[in-house]
Amino acid sequence: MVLDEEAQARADVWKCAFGFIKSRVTRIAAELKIPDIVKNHGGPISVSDLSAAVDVPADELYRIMRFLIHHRIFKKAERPESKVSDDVVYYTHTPLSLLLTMDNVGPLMLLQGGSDRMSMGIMKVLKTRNRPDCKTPNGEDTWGDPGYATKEFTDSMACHARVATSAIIQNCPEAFRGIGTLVDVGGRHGMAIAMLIKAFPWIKGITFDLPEIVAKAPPVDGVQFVGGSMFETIPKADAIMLMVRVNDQYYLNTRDNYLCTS
Ligand SMILES: C[S@@+](CC[C@H](N)C(=O)[O-])C[C@H]1O[C@@H](n2cnc3c(N)ncnc32)[C@H](O)[C@@H]1O
Repeated sequence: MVLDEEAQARADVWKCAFGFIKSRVTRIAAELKIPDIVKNHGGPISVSDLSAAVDVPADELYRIMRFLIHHRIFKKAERPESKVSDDVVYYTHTPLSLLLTMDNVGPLMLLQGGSDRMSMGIMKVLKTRNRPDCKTPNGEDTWGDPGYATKEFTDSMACHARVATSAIIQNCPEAFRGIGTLVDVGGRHGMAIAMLIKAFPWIKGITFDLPEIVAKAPPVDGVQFVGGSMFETIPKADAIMLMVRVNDQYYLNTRDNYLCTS
C-alpha cells in the first residue's frame, strides 16, 4: 500500500466513525425549521434574527450554521444595504437548503437523521446549555459524566491515540528533536507517550490526566503518570502535548455538548 492510500484510508475511517454528525446536525436544522426560516425571510438573515426565530442562543447557532456552511447547506451573505444593525454574520439559502424545507424533503430528514429521543437531548442542550444526562451545576464539569470513565471510552481513546501517534512519529520526527521532557495533557492511560518515548528514547514522558483516570491506569514502562486538573496546574516539562483536548477545553468551559464541538 503506498503512503497516499494509507493517508486516504485514515481520513476515510474518520468519516466512517463520524459520518453520522452531518446527518444529525442537518436533522436538527430541519427540526428547528432553519431552511424554511432562511427561505422565507426575504433576503439574508442575521445570526441574531435567526437565533430569535429558533430560540437557540446565537453563539450555539453560529456554530451549527458554520458547520452547515462548511457542508454547503447554507451560504454566508453580505449584510443587506437596507439593514442598520451590529450584526456582521448573515446567511442565505442554497439549492440544498431549499430541498430541506418542510414542503420539500425536510420530513424525510426528520425521519432518517436520527431518533426523536436523541434529538430531544440535543435540543435541550442547545436551548438550555445543560446536558440532561450530566450534572453540570455547582461547577462539575462534563468529565464527571460516568460515560467518560468506562473501559469503552478508554479503549476508543487508546486506539485513536495509536493511529494518530504513529502518523506523528512517521511524519514529524523533527518536532521531537531537543525535547528532554514531554507531558501529554489529557493523555488518558499513556498510549501516546509510550509510543513517543519508544520512538524517541531520549525523551522523558509524563502522562497527565484527572486523578481518577490516572489511578486506574496500568503502569507503562518509562511513563510517569501524574493526576490533576489542567485548570489548576500541569507538570513542568520542555513541551506540552494536547491531543483531542482543545475542543474539550471549550466544552469544559461552556458546559457544552459533543454536537457543537465535533
Ligand atoms: C478526549 S480524551 C483524549 C485522550 C487522548 N489525548 C487521545 O487523544 O486519545 C480527553 C482526556 O482529557 C482528560 N481530562 C478531562 N478534563 C481534564 C482536566 N481538567 N485536566 C486534565 N485532563 C483532563 C479526560 O479524562 C480524557 O482522558
